[in-house]
Amino acid sequence: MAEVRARAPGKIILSGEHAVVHGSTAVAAAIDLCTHVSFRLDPPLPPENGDGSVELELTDMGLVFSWSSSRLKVVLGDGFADSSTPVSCSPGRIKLIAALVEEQNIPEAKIWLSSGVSCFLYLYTSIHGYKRGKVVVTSDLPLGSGLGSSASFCVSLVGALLALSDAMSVDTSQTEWFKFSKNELELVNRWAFEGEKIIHGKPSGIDNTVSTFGGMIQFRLGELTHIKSGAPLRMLITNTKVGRNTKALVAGVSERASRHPDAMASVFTAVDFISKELSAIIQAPAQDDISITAREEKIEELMEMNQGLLQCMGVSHAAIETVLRTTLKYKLASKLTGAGGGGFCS
Ligand SMILES: Nc1ncnc2c1ncn2[C@@H]1O[C@H](COP(=O)(O)OP(=O)(O)O)[C@@H](O)[C@H]1O
Ligand SMILES: C[C@@](O)(CCOP(=O)(O)O)CC(=O)O
Ligand SMILES: [Mg+2]
Repeated sequence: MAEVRARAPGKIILSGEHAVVHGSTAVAAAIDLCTHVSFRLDPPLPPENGDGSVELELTDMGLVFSWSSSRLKVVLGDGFADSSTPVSCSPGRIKLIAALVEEQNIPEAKIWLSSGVSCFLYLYTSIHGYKRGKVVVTSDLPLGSGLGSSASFCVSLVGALLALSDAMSVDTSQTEWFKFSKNELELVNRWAFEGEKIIHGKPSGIDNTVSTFGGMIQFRLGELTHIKSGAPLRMLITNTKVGRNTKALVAGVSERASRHPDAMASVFTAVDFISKELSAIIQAPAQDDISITAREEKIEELMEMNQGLLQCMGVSHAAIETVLRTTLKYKLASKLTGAGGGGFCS
């Protein structure tokens, strides 16, 4: 028996959500709230005892899911990916996985968890086949609120699964946190992106990338640039507590872009300029109090402009507008963060 624990952070997007799906630059930073995964891989049972099961426990939700290895094998068949080569889940496989998830009778009030459970089954069976084992998940992050719980779920899950796979050699006897090498992180990121695809439909990859590598990043079309703030940057984040679903919001923006291609292309280009300018300002060294104030004013103005364009994309919400009006009374400009439609503002 071998056991590991992994954790990965959520994020805020300072500029460029949605537009980043359409090729614009975006800026994001990891936050101090994580998803935590523990994974125990059990040795094979003697043949007379059957072949065991794959279990997923979502502790915060009080839910446990279990599939016998033989059932998984009957439904999903023998073809496996190689854990060192991430592959996308085919439409056929996603249907079979969805049927396996449906058998678990997720309570109607928590049906939004189905995509996360499907994502789990895909990643687990792609990396470990039908070997028996148990995964336990807890999260500091509110789910479905724009702080990237889906990506941090994928990254921490993949980190734990890969740590006990042939693709990596992690010494499981050590009790200290183990840091993956750059190549290993890249592999984690690529698998996590495949997981995000199951949850989001068409992710840009920014959330899994910032969750994998941490810190602050500038991101465009899969290209990552690490950035460092020239002065401390403090953000207030507010939860509207209005639930929403990233997949539907991302699809809504794409539909608007296909109805108004030229207008929306201009909106995405404007966001690209805003993100690049924001990134440059964030990185510029601040010399004194006056330049710090000027810098903060520019950052606020750019975030306010980005919010206007997010409204144009159709992803704001009455609750978000209320937060913006309220923070403005205290001279704080803000914008939605993540997919919008509710969720958090920063
Ligand atoms: N800890 C978790 N356990 C199971 N599923 C999760 C977990 N965290 C996220 N998910 C999945 O991700 C979905 C939320 O992702 P999303 O709509 O992208 O919002 P966000 O990423 O901003 O939290 C949930 O509905 C669920 O399917
Ligand atoms: C809207 C988007 O830009 C960010 C979504 O973030 P979240 O899932 O709402 O935390 C989508 C993406 O980039 O994949
Ligand atoms: Mg998400």
